[in-house]
Amino acid sequence: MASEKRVDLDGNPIKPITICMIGAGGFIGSHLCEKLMAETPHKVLALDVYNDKIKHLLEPDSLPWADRIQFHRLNIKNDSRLESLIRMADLTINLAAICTPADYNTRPLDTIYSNFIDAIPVVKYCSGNNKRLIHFSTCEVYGKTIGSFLPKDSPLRQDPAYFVLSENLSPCIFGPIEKQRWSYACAKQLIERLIYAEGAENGMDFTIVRPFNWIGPRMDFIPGIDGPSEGVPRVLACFSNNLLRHEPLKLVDGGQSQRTFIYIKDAIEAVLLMIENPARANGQIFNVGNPNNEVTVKQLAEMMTEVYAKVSGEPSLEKPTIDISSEEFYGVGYDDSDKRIPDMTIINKQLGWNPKTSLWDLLESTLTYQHRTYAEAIKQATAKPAATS
Ligand SMILES: NC(=O)c1ccc[n+]([C@@H]2O[C@H](COP(=O)([O-])OP(=O)(O)OC[C@H]3O[C@@H](n4cnc5c(N)ncnc54)[C@H](O)[C@@H]3O)[C@@H](O)[C@H]2O)c1
Ligand SMILES: O=C(O)[C@H]1O[C@H](OP(=O)(O)OP(=O)(O)OC[C@H]2O[C@@H](n3ccc(=O)[nH]c3=O)[C@H](O)[C@@H]2O)[C@H](O)[C@@H](O)[C@@H]1O
Repeated sequence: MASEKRVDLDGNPIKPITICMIGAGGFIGSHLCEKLMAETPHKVLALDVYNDKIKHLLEPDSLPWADRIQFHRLNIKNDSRLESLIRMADLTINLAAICTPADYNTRPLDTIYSNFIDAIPVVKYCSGNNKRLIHFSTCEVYGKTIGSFLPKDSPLRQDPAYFVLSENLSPCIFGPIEKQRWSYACAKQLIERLIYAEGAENGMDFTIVRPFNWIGPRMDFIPGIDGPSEGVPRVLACFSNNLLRHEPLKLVDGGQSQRTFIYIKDAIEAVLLMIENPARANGQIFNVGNPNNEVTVKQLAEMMTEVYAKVSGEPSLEKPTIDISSEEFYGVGYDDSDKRIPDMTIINKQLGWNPKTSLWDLLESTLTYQHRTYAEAIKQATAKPAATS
């Protein structure tokens, strides 16, 4: 555990604080709780409707950090304990959201309420009680790149000015309202603007995080195993599910969209720097991603197939991928971000942070985890009952 000698980036000793973490039971929250328990002296009030992904941190009582983490099962939509928990803490981190694209066009109301309306009290309680807020937004607020509107053969498409996404320069470009995919991005943009305005008009201390496709163990669920059979998680879990079940990976509209993927453990290092260096992080919006790990979704599928064959020892399918239209996969109203490269200038300057892990390495450790965690359960779930004579 952390010694008393931990110092911030300016050489000042770091004082232990209490953090109210909303959405602590999710993918990012579970990794952040793990890091805070293992490497710092901070206390966490962990709020969520679920705690399966942090159970290993809550039980048994003999864990070395048992007195530093407390789980509160609550829904922030309708629980009067929220304000007092925010008041008890020095810092609030809000991770709660509906954040799976399959929901944006099929459950747009829930998406907008979750990402905007439900976050408003959190912002108000922080502002009203002079508490610092780290709010999780998304790289989706950038929407599409300027370059995507240029003619296909335009040489400007190669110019980073037309595609690199920069916190203080890039516009937010969404599709039309009937493309309900953008309900999430638009709600996140509006809550960012509200937080920014609380900072500007009322002096609230805030940091906004824009994650760029953070991936790793415990992300989402495997349909039919620890989530609904018909559920559609984010791409890492979709492709993991296909690989575990020996099915071809489905490439939406041919898998031509591009993403930069970052290992969750690298990204968590950046969040810890924000937590422990408020003077450098307050008032900032930070891209957190890995610009070196860019692939098309098709390339991601090919790499995952190769890595999975290596870690599972099982040969890959002769035809490992299959194309599917976005309408068939996600339904009406889906649309997509074409390309996402984060500008890293601000986070680099303020926090001196850089991602470390290559795409191959992060997929190797993540798919090893997926195989160990799920392969047996999938085998049992898909085993046919023995034929009766
Ligand atoms: N994972 C990524 O790469 C990524 C990328 C961009 C943005 N984000 C943002 O980061 C945040 C966390 O993402 P994640 O990947 O950990 O998602 P997640 O779905 O795993 O975690 C969100 C958690 O919030 C909880 N929650 C939702 N609504 C709640 C409510 N009303 N009351 C209490 N708890 C509630 C959920 O139960 C869940 O455990 C989200 O705001 C998301 O939009 C994540
Ligand atoms: O992770 C992020 O930074 C943000 O982006 C994600 O959005 P997106 O990257 O589009 O979602 P994924 O499900 O990870 O899909 C990535 C790409 O893979 C494609 N895909 C997905 C699943 C699949 O089985 N096949 C497939 O081709 C999608 O169409 C999309 O082009 C989600 O909106 C959020 O979790 C988050 O805000």
